[in-house]
Amino acid sequence: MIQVNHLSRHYGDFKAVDDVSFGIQQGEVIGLLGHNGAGKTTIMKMLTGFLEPTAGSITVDGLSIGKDTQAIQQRIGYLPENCPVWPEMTVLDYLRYQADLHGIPANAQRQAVTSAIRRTALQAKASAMIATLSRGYRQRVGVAQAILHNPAIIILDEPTNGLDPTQIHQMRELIRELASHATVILSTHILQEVQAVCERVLIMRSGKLVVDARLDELQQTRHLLLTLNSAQAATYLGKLEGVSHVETAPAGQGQYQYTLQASPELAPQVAAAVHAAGDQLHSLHTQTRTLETVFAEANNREAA
Ligand SMILES: Nc1ncnc2c1ncn2[C@@H]1O[C@H](COP(=O)(O)OP(=O)(O)OP(=O)(O)O)[C@@H](O)[C@H]1O
Repeated sequence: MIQVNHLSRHYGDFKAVDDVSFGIQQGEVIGLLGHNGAGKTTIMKMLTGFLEPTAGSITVDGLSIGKDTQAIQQRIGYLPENCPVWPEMTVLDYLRYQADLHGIPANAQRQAVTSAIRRTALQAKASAMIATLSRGYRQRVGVAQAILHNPAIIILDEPTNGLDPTQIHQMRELIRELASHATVILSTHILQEVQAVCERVLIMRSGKLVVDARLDELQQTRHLLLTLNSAQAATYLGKLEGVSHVETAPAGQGQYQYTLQASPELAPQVAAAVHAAGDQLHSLHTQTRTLETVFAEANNREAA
């Protein structure tokens, strides 16, 4: 449905997004996760056609951003970061105005606004000035604006930013409801957010996509973690039967940590291989990955 190929965005010499590629299937709920400044908003602005890529391509249902931006924007609902809604308007007036901007025909606007208000549970606030609403309600107005034209893709930039715990809970419920009808991409720097509502996570770090994984697969993936005195052990560890992936990171004091994607039953063979290579094994244990460990590893690896 969405295909992003070698996407980059530079500001002068600075690479805010650096050669990022991924595909998204219809109906998926994707969490774009990363620390502040990782490049999430920049990606979302490019996906929605509000920012031109420096390089690379984005296609949605075979249409290309750049050539077919308007047609793509009709398929996308977008809640920008910081939810820019107009405080001096009532919720109803604002949504009617947005319906106009979305190009919804006059005879369909009433139904579109009513439906968006119902789905975001804004009925009690429909006549209220936006300036008088709590942050949670304002965010919902932003979401209502994004779904007015019944888009197949909904892109939400930090939808729970600044909300209190009750409002966060309500927003997550709303996102789940949206996800039952549409493909949803949301950005966040909060791990729990992704765990609560997403099926798949894309982790960004310094403009690069460093992890692209389904959450259920992440939980099932087993790893062997070992610490050695050699930086070169990946060459022989990667050749062991049953080891599908090896990552190396400095562990301090002349030691290196290796993360092997392998079954825990392989531990004796791994230990034997280290011994045969003449390296010193300082620790060896199994680890089940969680989003938390994957996020920490992704950030540590890049920092290293
Ligand atoms: N117009 C701009 N000019 C120069 N640098 C920019 C511009 N917009 C963004 N950047 C930089 O690009 C990097 C990525 O920014 P972006 O807003 O995409 O990150 P983010 O992951 O969404 O962060 P946050 O969670 O803080 O919103 C940051 O270092 C930011 O300072």
